[in-house]
Amino acid sequence: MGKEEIQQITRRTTRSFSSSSATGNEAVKTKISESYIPTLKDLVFGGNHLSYDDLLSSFPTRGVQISQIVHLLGPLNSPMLPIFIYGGASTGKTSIILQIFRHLNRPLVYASYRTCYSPCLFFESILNQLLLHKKNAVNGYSSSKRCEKPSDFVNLLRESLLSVIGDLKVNSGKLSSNKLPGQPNGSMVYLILDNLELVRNWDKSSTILPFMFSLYDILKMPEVGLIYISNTSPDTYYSNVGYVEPIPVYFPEYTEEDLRQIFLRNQENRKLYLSFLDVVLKPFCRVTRRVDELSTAFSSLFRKYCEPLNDLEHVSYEEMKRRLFSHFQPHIALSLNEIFQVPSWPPLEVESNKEKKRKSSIRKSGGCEDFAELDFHMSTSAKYLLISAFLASRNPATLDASLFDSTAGSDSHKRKRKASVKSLEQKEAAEQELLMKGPGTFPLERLLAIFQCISSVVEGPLDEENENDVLRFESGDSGFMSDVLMQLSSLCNANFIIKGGSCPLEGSTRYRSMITEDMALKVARSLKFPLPNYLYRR
Ligand SMILES: Nc1ncnc2c1ncn2[C@@H]1O[C@H](COP(=O)(O)OP(=O)(O)OP(=O)(O)O)[C@@H](O)[C@H]1O
Repeated sequence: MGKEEIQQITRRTTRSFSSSSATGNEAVKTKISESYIPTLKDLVFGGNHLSYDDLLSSFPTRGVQISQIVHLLGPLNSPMLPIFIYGGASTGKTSIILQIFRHLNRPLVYASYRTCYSPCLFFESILNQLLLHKKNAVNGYSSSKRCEKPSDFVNLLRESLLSVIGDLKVNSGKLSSNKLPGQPNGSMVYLILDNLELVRNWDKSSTILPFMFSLYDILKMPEVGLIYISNTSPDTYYSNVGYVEPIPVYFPEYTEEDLRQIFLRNQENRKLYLSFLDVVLKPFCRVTRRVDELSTAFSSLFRKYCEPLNDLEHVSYEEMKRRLFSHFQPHIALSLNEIFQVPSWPPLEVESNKEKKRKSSIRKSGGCEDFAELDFHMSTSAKYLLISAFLASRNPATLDASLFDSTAGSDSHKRKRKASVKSLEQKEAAEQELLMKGPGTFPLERLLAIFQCISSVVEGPLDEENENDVLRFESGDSGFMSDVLMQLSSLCNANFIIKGGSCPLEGSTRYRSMITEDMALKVARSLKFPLPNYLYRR
């Protein structure tokens, strides 16, 4: 199920609306949608009934999470504790919860902070759905209720929930005597609140999240089920403020094997698609494991992969694979560049209590636990760029020549000369000054020079991708340079590097690295790059 489909539910696109669209007559369409009166049926997902087996097979590798959630929701009409579903972007959280509701055919209200980006929009979206109110030209596209403050929202929410639950109870009574198709099951109503991690972007007063999490205690309505969805772990939200902590359900990031299963489902020619995945999955997984991004890239790449098929009818399977690959290979790098992305979400790992304690002590000591647990899915060159920026901010520019000479940092201990007391003092003073100033700024040229030097002194065998990058950089390949600039811009967007003002003398833009040493070391470790050898220390 795509995002559009999910959004359709939130918009409650009605059957009358969709049937009218077949006529192509806008006037008729508008009229019908305006005269449409929503009913309790609009509170369920709709569509054909989805069996449990079909639910499982629609989401390969998510059986554990599906059964956990179904178990937590409990049998029909049973009260539940709030649930907190979390995991990285595009790990299936939204689609799966909505399809579970399609399977159960229970009433739900879905609101996402991605589309409702202010408290007002969010509150009103929930109330509109509960009050079966549809915005249209007749009502001037206005909401059922105007609501900005949490206190107003609670009162209106309670009122509308009571009314809906009352109707659902009457409906359930009728249902048991006379089975009506499409009617919701049971008299519980579930509020699904998605993309909580986005609230912090606009809620500067930090009151909305605690308020959302205390809804269970405030409402005290056993007929209401609360389901929170977030990209970030529960650790990033609760701070012992006294509300019932929701039960966590973790959606781990997909492994390469998981993604193979996900992309293989629904494939007519599994053998052919498998040979395609054998070529693309590994390089793409290094850049992203987001199903949405991969599926966009794979759908066009697979068409390319299949192009020569007509001419290969009479060749052996192995020969066919070989020829398809050589035809297709040039397209992989292009497509990889298109989906380059830097994750900007904090840790998403199931943690033991010990781990939690460790993290809270890091937090107390002012450390940056987000970075400690960040998982990196960046291209190799982006990682080098990140390290280069870190070095440029950390080290004095005057030391670049000595640190990045032909022998590089790998044998820096050999280069140590006996320093005079005076030069030691000078170094100490320079370091003190550096610490006081925080990370320094640097021009683009310096970043690129460091990048070029460090990406050519990798320990151990270079992988093919990286080797090509370095060769292309050294030969001044302009396409590659634009890739590097694009990656720099992505790192800036993710706030790993920030653009400072331009230097009045040079007139060029200066940059500053914003990552901690821990994070830089982690990135370096993933590249087997000996970062400590390049750090300027006393
Ligand atoms: N296990 C899976 N099997 C099939 N499709 C999947 C699976 N996991 C994710 N998808 C697909 O990936 C796309 C993104 O999923 P979805 O929007 O549910 O992710 P999400 O975790 O809610 O992401 P976000 O945190 O960005 O909101 C959807 O089209 C979904 O159907």
